[in-house]
Amino acid sequence: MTFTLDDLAALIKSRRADDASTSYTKSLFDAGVPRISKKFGEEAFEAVIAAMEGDNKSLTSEAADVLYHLLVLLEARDVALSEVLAELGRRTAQSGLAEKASRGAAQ
Ligand SMILES: N=c1c2ncn([C@@H]3O[C@H](COP(=O)(O)OP(=O)(O)OP(=O)(O)O)[C@@H](O)[C@H]3O)c2ncn1[C@@H]1O[C@H](COP(=O)(O)O)[C@@H](O)[C@H]1O
Repeated sequence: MTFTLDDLAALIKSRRADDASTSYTKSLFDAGVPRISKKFGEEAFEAVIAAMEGDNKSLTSEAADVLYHLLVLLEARDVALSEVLAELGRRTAQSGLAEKASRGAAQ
């Protein structure tokens, strides 16, 4: 079975309502948006370093940290992953229309 971003977003959402003191995710929610934003920025920077060094193993690990912290940030701000995917879908539809229009103009 494949683990998806939807699965991770649901797990993160459930941790938000959880009182389990051992949850790292819950500790991020308790610390608040500025702390989560800072962690997200740090992880993104670490991913950039790994990419610049050509270290794909490290980039894979840092990319996982980036996605996890982004999903925590979205949840903390009450932005659903589906809203982000819908925005990406709109952009794809728009660029598809623009491509069709330019192909039509060239004919
Ligand atoms: N995907 C992740 C994930 N990726 C990274 N991390 C944590 O993010 C932190 C990364 O920060 P650092 O490397 O800077 O480590 P650190 O020095 O301990 O962190 P800070 O003290 O600076 O905050 C580590 O503590 C990692 O364990 C994650 N923690 C949790 N998850 C997922 O969230 C689920 C719930 O986790 P808990 O909330 O801990 O139960 C897990 O089952 C996973 O699926």
